[in-house]
Amino acid sequence: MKIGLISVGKLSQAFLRDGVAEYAGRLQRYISYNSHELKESKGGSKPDPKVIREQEGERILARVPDGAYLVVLDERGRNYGSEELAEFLGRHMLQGTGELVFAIGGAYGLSRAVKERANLQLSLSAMTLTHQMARLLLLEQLYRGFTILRNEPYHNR
Ligand SMILES: C[S@@+](CC[C@H](N)C(=O)[O-])C[C@H]1O[C@@H](n2cnc3c(N)ncnc32)[C@H](O)[C@@H]1O
Repeated sequence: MKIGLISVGKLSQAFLRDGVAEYAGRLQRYISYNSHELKESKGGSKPDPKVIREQEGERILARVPDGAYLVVLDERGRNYGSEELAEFLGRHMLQGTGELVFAIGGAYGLSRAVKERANLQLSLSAMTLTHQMARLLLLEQLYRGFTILRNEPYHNR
């Protein structure tokens, strides 16, 4: 199985860039992982959130391979505990999912079309995070998930 991450917007803050690089590196010890950063739409002097979501959504969907299992990150999505996320990852590996793709939206969130394509909407918290923070938290939880599956001490059960 491969894991992909599609995110809208740059990782502009150095402390988050360092954290994302750290956890992406850790994750790659367990699984093939790739990340695509997409340009955010600006929308001019009077940005229309719906138009921006739709433009960004088209770019996200163009990046999702056919047949991939798509998990979109959304504060209103399903809450998983870390062990549940580990089970989810384990299940997909066992059942032979080829590509598990995660998508993180931009400042105005994800379009309806992206949510409709999604196989799962996943929440990291009921609170709204910046897309950059969501990226770091997701990668840490994916890494944690693999350490749980391997019974390694990181999770300290
Ligand atoms: C600044 S947030 C967008 C907030 C937007 N107002 C909305 O309603 O979705 C940018 C992206 O970060 C991700 N995100 C932010 N908070 C999250 C959370 N608590 N759980 C999961 N994803 C989150 C989502 O993918 C979201 O599209």
